[in-house]
Amino acid sequence: MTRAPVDVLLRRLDPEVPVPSYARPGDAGCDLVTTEPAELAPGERTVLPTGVSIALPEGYAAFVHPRSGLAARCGVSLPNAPGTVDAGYRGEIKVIVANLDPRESVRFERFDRIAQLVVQQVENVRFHEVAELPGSARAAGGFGSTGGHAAAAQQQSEYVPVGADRHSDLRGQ
Ligand SMILES: O=c1ccn([C@H]2C[C@H](O)[C@@H](COP(=O)(O)OP(=O)(O)OP(=O)(O)O)O2)c(=O)[nH]1
Ligand SMILES: [Mg+2]
Repeated sequence: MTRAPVDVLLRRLDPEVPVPSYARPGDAGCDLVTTEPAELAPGERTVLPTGVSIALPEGYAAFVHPRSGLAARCGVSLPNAPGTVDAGYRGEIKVIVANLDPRESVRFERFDRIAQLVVQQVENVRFHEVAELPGSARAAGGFGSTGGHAAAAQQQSEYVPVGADRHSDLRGQ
């Protein structure tokens, strides 16, 4: 059963900008374009306008995610990924893009797709300060604690030394 879409008000700040839409049924993200052309040298970053602003319903947030094709082909990344668009934000959605390629510049033309927007329900919490937290199986383990060398290192101290095998967590050792 398909769920009814959530209605979100959108304002176009550029009369020619396309309204973001999902490329395929079931997609999580709809693409955002830049309304300004830009060229990024290797290692450079900039903030690009998308030409749209939205009013999300209360209890929702939108997240600006990278596009995997751009990352794989050109090394384009979003340093703050995923960028958070608060429900109360009425300004233009902007995308912080960085060119992580060490050698090649990357050029964006007007209306190139540079990121994707994922809208999600989010909880608001109330924090209750306590002196001790309830126990758990993981306790304070993190930062590679389930890997071999890192786990051993963590048992001895609270940090992983520089010399520890940095890939042991990838191999699940
Ligand atoms: O990729 C992004 C991230 C944020 N925003 C907008 C919407 C968001 O509601 C607002 C603030 O974002 P955030 O809280 O991440 O930035 P901040 O540095 O904490 O700024 P502020 O002090 O205004 O909250 O900026 C974007 O347009 N694109
Ligand atoms: Mg903030």
